[in-house]
Amino acid sequence: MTTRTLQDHLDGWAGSDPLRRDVATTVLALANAGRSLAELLSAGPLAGAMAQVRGYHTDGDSQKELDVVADEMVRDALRAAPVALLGSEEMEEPIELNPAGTLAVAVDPLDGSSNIDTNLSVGTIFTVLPHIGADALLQPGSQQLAAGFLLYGPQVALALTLGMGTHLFVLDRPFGQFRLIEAEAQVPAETSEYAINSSNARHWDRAVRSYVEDCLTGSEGPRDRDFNTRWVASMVADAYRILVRGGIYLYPGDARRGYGQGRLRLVYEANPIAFLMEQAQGAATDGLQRILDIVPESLHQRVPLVFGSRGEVERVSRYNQSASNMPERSPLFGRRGLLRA
Ligand SMILES: O=P(O)(O)OC[C@H]1O[C@](O)(COP(=O)(O)O)[C@@H](O)[C@@H]1O
Ligand SMILES: [Mg+2]
Ligand SMILES: [Mg+2]
Repeated sequence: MTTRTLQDHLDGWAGSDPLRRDVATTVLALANAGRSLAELLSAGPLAGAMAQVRGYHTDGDSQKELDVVADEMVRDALRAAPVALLGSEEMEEPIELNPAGTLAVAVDPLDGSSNIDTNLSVGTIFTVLPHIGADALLQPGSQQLAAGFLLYGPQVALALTLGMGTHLFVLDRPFGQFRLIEAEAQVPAETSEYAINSSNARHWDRAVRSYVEDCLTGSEGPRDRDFNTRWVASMVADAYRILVRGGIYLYPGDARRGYGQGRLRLVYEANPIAFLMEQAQGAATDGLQRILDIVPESLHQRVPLVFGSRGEVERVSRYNQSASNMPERSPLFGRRGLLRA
């Protein structure tokens, strides 16, 4: 199959508009970094001990060798792009790159770090914002000019939005080019597949517990149909599956120390995913509020995240709004439900 290349797609979208041309150059630079990173990942342990812990972020998250290598690759690729400010999960503070640049970029250079040495999919997430000054990365997600992620799986894929739909590309390795495989990704409004790390069930609040309990009781519960669980522990892989066939992903806040706002970062994880989902007719909230409306207070701020099929995301919001929106629990599962606090 020979279809449109990413370069052609971006050129067609940008035309002679200067800001769009800058966005196109930047997205291409990120795609090139992803191509190199995919090459490195495909060598696995032959490329070195990539899962080795190198250090820790200030909030205690570990930083692995590949996190650092991916961060350097993205930074190097963006040096020639019109990017004035770059923020990264792997850098405490944003750095200035190109003083004449019109754009600000934030990245999660490697999403799914716990999967590095397991030969499962990992990825790179990015957001592109207008450079409006030193606080450019603290604009709400609704201001994003472009966002997306690269997924390093059996296929090297790119999910991209430029604010006019969500497009999926796959790397045509022999040609070194990303090619369009889906011009208008559509997340079905309804789904019977959910993704959450259930090992945290005892720490969840009532709304999340009720939502998952309703899925678990399946055709014998208030949902009247059976649900299926999927959890890759690489958000990009869960997000790609949801873009392809629907589903819901939840990483809520929970009662563990340091997890009150969940695990995901607003600026370079939740915002790009939310933009992609909305542009594919899906939805993304913090359990209640639209992610893209939240004004970030800091680059590494965490946010509870629920995204995917609109009907399910809205159901979670209804449960969070009021307990009266939750269906009656079946006595079969006891007063406190199947998942006990
Ligand atoms: O290990 P947990 O708590 O299930 O968390 C898994 C989640 O954390 C993440 O790995 C966070 O991203 P990083 O790997 O960039 O830190 C998500 O990709 C994934 O969905
Ligand atoms: Mg991540
Ligand atoms: Mg990361």
